[in-house]
Amino acid sequence: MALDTETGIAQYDAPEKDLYEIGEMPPLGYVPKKMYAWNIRRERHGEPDQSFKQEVVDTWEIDSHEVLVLVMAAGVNYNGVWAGLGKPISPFDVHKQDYHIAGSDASGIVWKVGDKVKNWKVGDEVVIHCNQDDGDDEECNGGDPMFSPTQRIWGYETGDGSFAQFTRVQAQQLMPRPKHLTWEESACYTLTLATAYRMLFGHHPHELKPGQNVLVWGASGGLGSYAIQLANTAGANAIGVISDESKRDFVMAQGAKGVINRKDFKCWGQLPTVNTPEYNEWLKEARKFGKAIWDITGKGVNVDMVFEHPGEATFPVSTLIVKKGGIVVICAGTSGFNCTFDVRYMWMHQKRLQGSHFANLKQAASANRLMCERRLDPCMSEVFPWAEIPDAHMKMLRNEHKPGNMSVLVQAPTTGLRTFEDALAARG
Ligand SMILES: C/C=C/C(=O)SCCNC(=O)CCNC(=O)[C@H](O)C(C)(C)COP(=O)(O)OP(=O)(O)OC[C@H]1O[C@@H](n2cnc3c(N)ncnc32)[C@H](O)[C@@H]1OP(=O)(O)O
Ligand SMILES: NC(=O)C1=CN([C@@H]2O[C@H](COP(=O)(O)OP(=O)(O)OC[C@H]3O[C@@H](n4cnc5c(N)ncnc54)[C@H](OP(=O)(O)O)[C@@H]3O)[C@@H](O)[C@H]2O)C=CC1
Repeated sequence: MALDTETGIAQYDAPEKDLYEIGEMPPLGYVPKKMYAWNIRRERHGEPDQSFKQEVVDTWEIDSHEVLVLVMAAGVNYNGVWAGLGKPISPFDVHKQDYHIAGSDASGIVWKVGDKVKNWKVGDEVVIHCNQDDGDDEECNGGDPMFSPTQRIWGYETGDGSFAQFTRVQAQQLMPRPKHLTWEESACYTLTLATAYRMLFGHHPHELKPGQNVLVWGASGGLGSYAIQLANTAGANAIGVISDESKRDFVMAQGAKGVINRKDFKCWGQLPTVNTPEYNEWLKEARKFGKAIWDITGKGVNVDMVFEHPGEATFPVSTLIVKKGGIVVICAGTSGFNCTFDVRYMWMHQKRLQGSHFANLKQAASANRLMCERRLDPCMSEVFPWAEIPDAHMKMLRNEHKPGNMSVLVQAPTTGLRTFEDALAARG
């Protein structure tokens, strides 16, 4: 075998078959005709325990710039919940495939490469970022690929995600896997970490700077747990928000300067009409929340940035309490999309509102390097077996999941394994 095709993986015995059981390993680089997948179908749209069903489907063919990856573990994200619900949009209206395989995070092994793929070879251990584009427009060539008309999220706006034995990705989606982490730890972080990275550092001139203060909603959640850690890498102060005291220690342990429990306040939901008694009541309560921030930052010190994703429930407060000239960066509307705010504070205090969506490769790769250099904790909360993929999503939908990011095992036969050889040995 030529040196440049050397996989570094010792030969092992495995039969060539058309379908393998979950955790059963085909010969390296051998692609079975069929694979197991958790499929969403249009007629099943609803909560994850209804919309996700295990089926056997054809294994993907790949194009010249694509890569087939054997999925060792997959990450659980909110977009799996949205895809299952079919809300606010159905993924079938985007990709037109008959079934949708969700899953926008994975760790795995390169199993087959298209003939134009130069940077990856069979046997490479990788993590996958979820941004795809066609690569040939002006935003992809001198602009920002996140503004490309062809920009799409793998496993949400494409139907070939990671809740299957094999997934099909563009070669540019692959990044080196942190070797110190297990398969499941490596699978849990890329989507939320890269999104948080762009939100905090991707919107010039409002990159979070040393000494600045940022308010982080959902600080124990997927996005929030990395936002707190990333703020620390920049020398900034993060103030985390939680809804349950059981999460306080976790958020402080990620490096927050302070933590506020949103259940202690009553200013959530859409803004009441300005200058009504209800508005005055809301303002009093919102200022009480603002003072709770001052208790952490110092009297009169408002935050430079708000890290927003709950949306409708928190947006009026976010836009009120951010400082003059500060920025609210928002990437979601988990609690609702009808965000309201008192525009007087926006213009008089010259605040900015910035939408943010996932990350380009440079941002995802920078975030991944921090993980590879052990400067971030993956904060994996729980690992589920393959059979419990719908249950993990149900927990997320109900906001009953533990702090951090969840993972599921796919081809990794058990937890705690750090290499392909470990996985082969664990087959027994
Ligand atoms: C990494 C992880 C990320 C996440 O988890 S994010 C959370 C999960 N994701 C979501 O929730 C996705 C949310 N996405 C959406 O809800 C929708 O995705 C949008 C609301 C963002 C956009 O939807 P719509 O309006 O249907 O798409 P249009 O492409 O903007 O427009 C469709 C039609 O409107 C026409 N149009 C667009 N701009 C104009 C204009 N300025 N004047 C007149 N017409 C316009 C187009 O041409 C087209 O029409 P024609 O369908 O007939 O071709
Ligand atoms: N555009 C993009 O690129 C991306 C968008 N997203 C979106 O961001 C959202 C959050 O994702 P993720 O962090 O992974 O999810 P998680 O569920 O892990 O964390 C979200 C946190 O938000 C808090 N929260 C929930 N409801 C409310 C509410 N009504 N008011 C205030 N806080 C609330 C909860 O914390 P607590 O109850 O303790 O306050 C929860 O832990 C999802 O909608 C997801 O689709 C995610 C990644 C990328």
